[in-house]
Amino acid sequence: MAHAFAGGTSAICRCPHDPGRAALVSRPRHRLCVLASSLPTPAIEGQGVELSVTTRRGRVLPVLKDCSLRVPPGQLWMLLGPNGCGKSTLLKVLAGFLNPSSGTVYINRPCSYVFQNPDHQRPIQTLSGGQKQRVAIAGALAEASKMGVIKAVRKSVGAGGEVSALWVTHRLEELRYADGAIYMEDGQTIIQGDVSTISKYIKKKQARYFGHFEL
Ligand SMILES: Nc1ncnc2c1ncn2[C@@H]1O[C@H](COP(=O)(O)OP(=O)(O)OP(=O)(O)O)[C@@H](O)[C@H]1O
Repeated sequence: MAHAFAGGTSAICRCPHDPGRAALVSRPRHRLCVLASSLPTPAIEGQGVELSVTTRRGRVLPVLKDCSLRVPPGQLWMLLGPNGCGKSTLLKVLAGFLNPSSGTVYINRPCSYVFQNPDHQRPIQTLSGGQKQRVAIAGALAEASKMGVIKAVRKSVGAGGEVSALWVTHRLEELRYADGAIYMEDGQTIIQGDVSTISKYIKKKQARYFGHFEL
């Protein structure tokens, strides 16, 4: 079963890792979204994803310079990195909300995206009274326990291998719920691997950073 919603000029080709899978590949400045796979692995994959935006003054700003990642099915992976390194933008590209300037994206459908700011998530005026009430309760629960939310995601991911998730966070303590993690810096994915490796990598970087200051 494949779902694709691409427009513009994209090329259908074979996944380089797995010739049995079809994918859409972007060409610079052409629209890409997509994916579809008849085979179970991976759930989410990006290769050489780049995205530039043009500012109001006409300056071309590279936001994603070279991002590659691979999330196996039925797993919860976390995406970490300093403020402004491009985590949210990469997620939007993976979810099909933004079109990369180049690179390839593979996602097993269906795919959903939870915005950091819930105001961006739902056209609230279209919900019924009962639905609004449920949203309010969910919001209250989420506020009451941020760790409760990650635990709930962990539970649904572990429930049968059909759900996979990529979770953006700044909180190293959340890594204990993850199957693996990806670290980004300055628009690039720097390292991807098991939680202990990535955690050590980040802590080493932080230690080096704070070592510059005499505290
Ligand atoms: N449409 C846009 N126009 C101009 N700059 C943009 C645009 N979209 C993203 N950026 C810039 O790209 C960079 C990456 O933004 P992004 O929100 O993806 O970072 P992030 O890693 O999610 O940050 P944070 O952890 O602070 O939420 C930022 O410097 C941001 O200002």
